[in-house]
Amino acid sequence: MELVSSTKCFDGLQRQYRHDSDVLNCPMRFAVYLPQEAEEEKGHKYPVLYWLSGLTCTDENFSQKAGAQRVAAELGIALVIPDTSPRGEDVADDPGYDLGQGAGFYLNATQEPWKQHYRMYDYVVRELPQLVEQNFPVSERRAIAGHSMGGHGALVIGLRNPERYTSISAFSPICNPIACPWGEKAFSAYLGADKSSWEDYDAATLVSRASEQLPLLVSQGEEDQFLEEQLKPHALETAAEASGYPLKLEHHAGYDHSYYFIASFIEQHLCFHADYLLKH
Ligand SMILES: N[C@@H](CCC(=O)N[C@@H](CSC=O)C(=O)NCC(=O)O)C(=O)O
Repeated sequence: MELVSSTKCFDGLQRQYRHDSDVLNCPMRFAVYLPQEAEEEKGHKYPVLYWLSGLTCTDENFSQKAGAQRVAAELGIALVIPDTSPRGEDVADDPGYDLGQGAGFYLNATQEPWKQHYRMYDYVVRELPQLVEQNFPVSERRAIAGHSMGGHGALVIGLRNPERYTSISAFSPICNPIACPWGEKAFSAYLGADKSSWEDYDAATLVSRASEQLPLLVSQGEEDQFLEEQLKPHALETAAEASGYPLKLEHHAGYDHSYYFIASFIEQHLCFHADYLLKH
């Protein structure tokens, strides 16, 4: 693992690292924010919020725009922010912003030419936490959150792995990717034509199947330009109501799909996760 950058922020450290991912079969960059006490109190271990970003993002969008570090420092929570796909000249890509590099959809691809590298589900669930927990002063208490494509990733990964996370939250998530243009394009390419395999990555489907119910918060802006065509929060709400899953879905008047919305409510999301992450 190689340190790429290190910047003091609210008395803690915002850092970027590069490492060779065995799962993704390419070098990857990720960001970590560690509160100040990591330097001062030897032996202290922080719980971690994993943040999954959306289409076209790297680790830098959330790190630079969300304003999460102040609250993370106050609460004593570390942040880990992976990239949104494998990358590199040898990694398959597509000219569209919604497929290929920058658009990994947090799944394990089964189709050519994607399956050699596009395994973001395994990377986020297993490889990255193992690396982080071996190399940083963090505990195995994890929460997961994300935005848009990353909100889809957070919902899917949290719902499928309730034993690994304390809580799940999402801003403007793609709730029903098997029934929206972004999801249909990506899942056809990465998973193939057999739509039965798509359901394992569909939050609305997974909510109805969940055997264990983690605390789940979703925030959605009412002026989001992708709301009806791509995000479909009502599909998640309907599935949660039908199966008795305790979803807290909040609609916010006037907010769009941007990081201005995330910056406005990230404190609420961090405090929501802190309630569970810091419980022992
Ligand atoms: N056509 C747009 C789409 C890109 C976009 O809006 N990306 C969002 C996430 S959308 C769902 O996953 C984003 O987070 N962008 C980064 C940012 O810093 O705002 C385009 O290519 O511009």
